[in-house]
Amino acid sequence: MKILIKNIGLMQDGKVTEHKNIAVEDKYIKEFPENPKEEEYDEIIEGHDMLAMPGLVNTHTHVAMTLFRSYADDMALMDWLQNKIWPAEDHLDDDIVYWGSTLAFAEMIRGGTTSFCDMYMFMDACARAADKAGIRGNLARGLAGIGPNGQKGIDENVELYKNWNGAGDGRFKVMMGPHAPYTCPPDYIRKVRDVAEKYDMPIHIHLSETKGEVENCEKEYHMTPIALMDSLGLFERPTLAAHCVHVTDDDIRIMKEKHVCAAHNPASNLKLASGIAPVPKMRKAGITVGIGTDGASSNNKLDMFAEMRLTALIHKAANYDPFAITAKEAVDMATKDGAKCLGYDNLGELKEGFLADIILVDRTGFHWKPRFDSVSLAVYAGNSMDVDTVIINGRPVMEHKELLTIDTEKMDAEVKRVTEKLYAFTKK
Ligand SMILES: N[C@@H](CCSC[C@H]1O[C@@H](n2cnc3c(=O)[nH]cnc32)[C@H](O)[C@@H]1O)C(=O)O
Ligand SMILES: [Zn+2]
Repeated sequence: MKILIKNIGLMQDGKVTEHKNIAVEDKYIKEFPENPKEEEYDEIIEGHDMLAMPGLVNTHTHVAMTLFRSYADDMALMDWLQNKIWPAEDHLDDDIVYWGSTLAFAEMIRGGTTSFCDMYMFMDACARAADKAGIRGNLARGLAGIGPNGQKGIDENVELYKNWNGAGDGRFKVMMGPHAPYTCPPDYIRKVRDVAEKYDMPIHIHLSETKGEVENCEKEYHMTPIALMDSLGLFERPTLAAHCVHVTDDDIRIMKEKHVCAAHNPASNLKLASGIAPVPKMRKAGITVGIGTDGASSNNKLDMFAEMRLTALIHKAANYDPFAITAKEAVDMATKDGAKCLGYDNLGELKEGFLADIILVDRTGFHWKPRFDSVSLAVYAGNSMDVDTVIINGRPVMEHKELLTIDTEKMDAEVKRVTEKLYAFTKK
């Protein structure tokens, strides 16, 4: 399929050039033609007053947790997990996760997110929902070595790999998802590492999220969570570490040396009172840092515009430095750096030959005036509801704010049904 996006503001390298054209062919950005012949295209999209940005990459999610949105708020991480979320997650099934995931994809695509990176359970259902929605994603089975399901989780992660890695016309990659050091003892991490190596899978893990996690780890193993994972050889695999809020200078050195990428989740870290990650320091050290929302129960949105804005704001105040994270850097983190976290070297920028994940942002709202700098406007003034059209892998999945791949009326009814099923246990 050949698509021409006409007369658009084109965001490249932190700058916007007006009145450009983008030619998409199959799943790639083909060129930026000066005088395109319209008859050569299957579809023409008029870009007047819109801004073309790379699709946003959400580097840390638990998509089906949309169904826990507003169920357990204003709690600290361990209390929230142990007393509210884990007991409720025992009641999930394939059907519930399918519709919870679909709800997440509707919200994500509506808000300009074109890629996600998930760690959860019933991942085949998540993958099927993602395939239907047309979104790009990295999938991992969340693994816990404490409790009875350690080996079962690993087997399911391998199954997921066999069934979905490279599927969906290349939209899906499968990672292994050891949940965290406090749920995965050293022997289990070694086992996960060996299986990941056998199948050449990257790793997605939560690391150094709270002070308590680091303190307990140091008490038990005399090492920080990052040093512990390094000593177990986990970082011999390409690793994406979510949070990294409480990291030492030594941790940062290890991460840089072992090419560990970080997923920064500012809203989740603020809401669970975990702290503020030293993102400017990690970036200065040369670590690739993407941005994520985490699950919708600790955010409670899946809104990468909100997350970009927070990233650009909180580090300025935390460091008394207005340059700590600039608007351009926030966009880079949410696009090309995020794409690197997901293992892509041809995604996250509007460049010839790159994968065609493109969002068109409507700039007619009051909050887009006056228009000195569209990059600044996108980060500080823009919002997810400004997104008008979304193309993923060269295929339109939303046009003029209408989702093309998800029947939202059916979804609403199914979400209502599975929510009742999920929460039946609270009425017993
Ligand atoms: N323990 C599960 C697998 C874990 S899936 C990923 C888990 O991460 C949990 N989770 C979500 N957000 C966070 C976070 O910020 N930190 C730690 N865990 C989280 C989520 O609720 C889910 O239980 C099993 O039965 O095998
Ligand atoms: Zn998480």
